[in-house]
Amino acid sequence: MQKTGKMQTDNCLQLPKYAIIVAGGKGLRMGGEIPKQFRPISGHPVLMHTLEAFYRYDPEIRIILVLPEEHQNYWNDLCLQYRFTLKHRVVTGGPTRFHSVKNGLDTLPDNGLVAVHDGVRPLVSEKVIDNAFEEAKRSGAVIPVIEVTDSLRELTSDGKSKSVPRNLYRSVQTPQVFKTALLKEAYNQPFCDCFTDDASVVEATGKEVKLIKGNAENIKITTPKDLLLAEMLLSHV
Ligand SMILES: Nc1ccn([C@@H]2O[C@H](COP(=O)(O)OP(=O)(O)OP(=O)(O)O)[C@@H](O)[C@H]2O)c(=O)n1
Ligand SMILES: C[C@](O)(CO)[C@H](O)COP(=O)(O)O
Repeated sequence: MQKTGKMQTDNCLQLPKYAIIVAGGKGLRMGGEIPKQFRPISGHPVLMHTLEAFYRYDPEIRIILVLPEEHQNYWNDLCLQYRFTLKHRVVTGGPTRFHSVKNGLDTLPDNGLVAVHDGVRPLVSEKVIDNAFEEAKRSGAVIPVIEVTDSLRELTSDGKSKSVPRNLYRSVQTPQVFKTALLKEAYNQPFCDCFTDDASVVEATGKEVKLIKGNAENIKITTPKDLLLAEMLLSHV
């Protein structure tokens, strides 16, 4: 079979591409019996939409899916039920997102590029995934961000608040893409509560992170209203 231009270029550079899809959380803010990553939207569980987005971008990408130990049989049953056959390797999650990413990273070789993506962001665009991998080849550490549309206020120590210039802030998304060796080194640090994403782990080692434009629909399904919004957005793509 003839390969596409992009796949040929990547193969020439011998940079294998991996995606760690983190879905090891409990979904406490969403509530309900089944964690949000397994809940159906637009006819399929959230996670299947997310994995499909990465395969649409590149059918040769290697996917590591991080899941809670207690839901791995449930996921296998869902795959049978929905005849979901996209290739992926399951790894067991940890107590926080940091530990789940680290468990995924521990299974990867040092060469190549790795995207870390929240399983509960099924609406990531192919263009953002592509831009993030391309930029990571150059700069080594890339995150997608979008402008803030609300006004912002900072809570001050005197119990009051003050307006801050929103043009100085960005809202951060995933996939966050890195040279694998760089990310593995960063994840060797001890855990800190201040690590809210992969960029904050990398920055703590003194490395710079490059920003690229994200896509506004790429919401993180966090609360019940996000499920409704994601369902609506998925029916329009
Ligand atoms: N121990 C954890 C915690 C979170 N995640 C994943 O990280 C992503 C972003 O986390 P969040 O939206 O906070 O998910 P939960 O931790 O499940 O939600 P909550 O904080 O409401 O319990 C999710 O795909 C989630 O499954 C993970 O892999 N392992
Ligand atoms: C990684 C992330 O989605 C970037 O916005 C976000 O930091 C995850 O936060 P959460 O508290 O784990 O949902």
